[in-house]
Amino acid sequence: MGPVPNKTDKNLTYVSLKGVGHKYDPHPNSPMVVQDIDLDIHRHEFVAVVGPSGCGKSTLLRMVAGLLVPSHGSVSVFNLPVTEPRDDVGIVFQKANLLPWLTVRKNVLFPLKHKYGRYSSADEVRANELLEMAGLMQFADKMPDELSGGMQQRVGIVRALLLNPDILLMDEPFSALDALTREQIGFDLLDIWREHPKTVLFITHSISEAVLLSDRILVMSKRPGTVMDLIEVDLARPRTSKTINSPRFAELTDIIRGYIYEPNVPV
Ligand SMILES: Nc1ncnc2c1ncn2[C@@H]1O[C@H](COP(=O)(O)OP(=O)(O)OP(=O)(O)O)[C@@H](O)[C@H]1O
Repeated sequence: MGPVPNKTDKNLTYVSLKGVGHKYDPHPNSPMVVQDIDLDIHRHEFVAVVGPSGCGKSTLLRMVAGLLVPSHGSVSVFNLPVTEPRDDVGIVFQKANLLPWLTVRKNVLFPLKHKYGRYSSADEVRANELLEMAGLMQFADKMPDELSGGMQQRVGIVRALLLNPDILLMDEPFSALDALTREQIGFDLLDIWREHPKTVLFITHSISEAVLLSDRILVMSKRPGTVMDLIEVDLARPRTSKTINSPRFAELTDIIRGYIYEPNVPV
């Protein structure tokens, strides 16, 4: 078993947002979507973002990804301003968007082929290792439509991991899945993360998913999304189904629910 990556190195800031704000409409009177966001994410840290629908979670992620330029403040990755998507930052979206005419293995290898025109036998070995770890090896030669939604989403995660990004941005990656599959794939993600430590920014609608997975949780207010709190998740790792039944898990989810559903009541 690899290193346990909850020992984040607070001296190494991989992602930094300073006074970040954004509005899509540049008109001076148009409302801000997100505002005054300050956040440092450290090496191998798993940070989740929760908040009401429309508060700007995806907007935040897109700015870190280099897909959107903030109208205020600065976003940097490895101390460099983000100006465009970077190879060392992987993204997993809500839908895996697999290519239906390629097998699972070829889908996973596709970004390498697309980028470099080819992939090596070492890449194939690594693809197989990751597929094995994600419980997908027996489906490697199947076509995507032969897989369940949960499996397809796992393929999307493996595809992102094959590029070996230092930072993984995940935008509601499990939201299309049923509750049981979602919980299982969350545990699978934690296993993969333990074996291949990454710095993760994870957007979710699910408070319990955020608590189960992350080291810290950024709780956003309703639009314009600001930081309501940054909560330290002091639950031991590895997290298991016992974690979900622990009193502290319930306390943390209650604190966050309080922020989101009764934002004016002090918790
Ligand atoms: N490309 C765009 N152009 C204009 N407005 C946009 C654009 N993308 C998002 N918005 C608006 O910005 C606000 C924040 O959207 P965003 O998707 O970031 O929120 P979210 O918190 O991720 O929402 P949800 O939880 O529902 O997925 C919303 O009001 C949305 O309508």
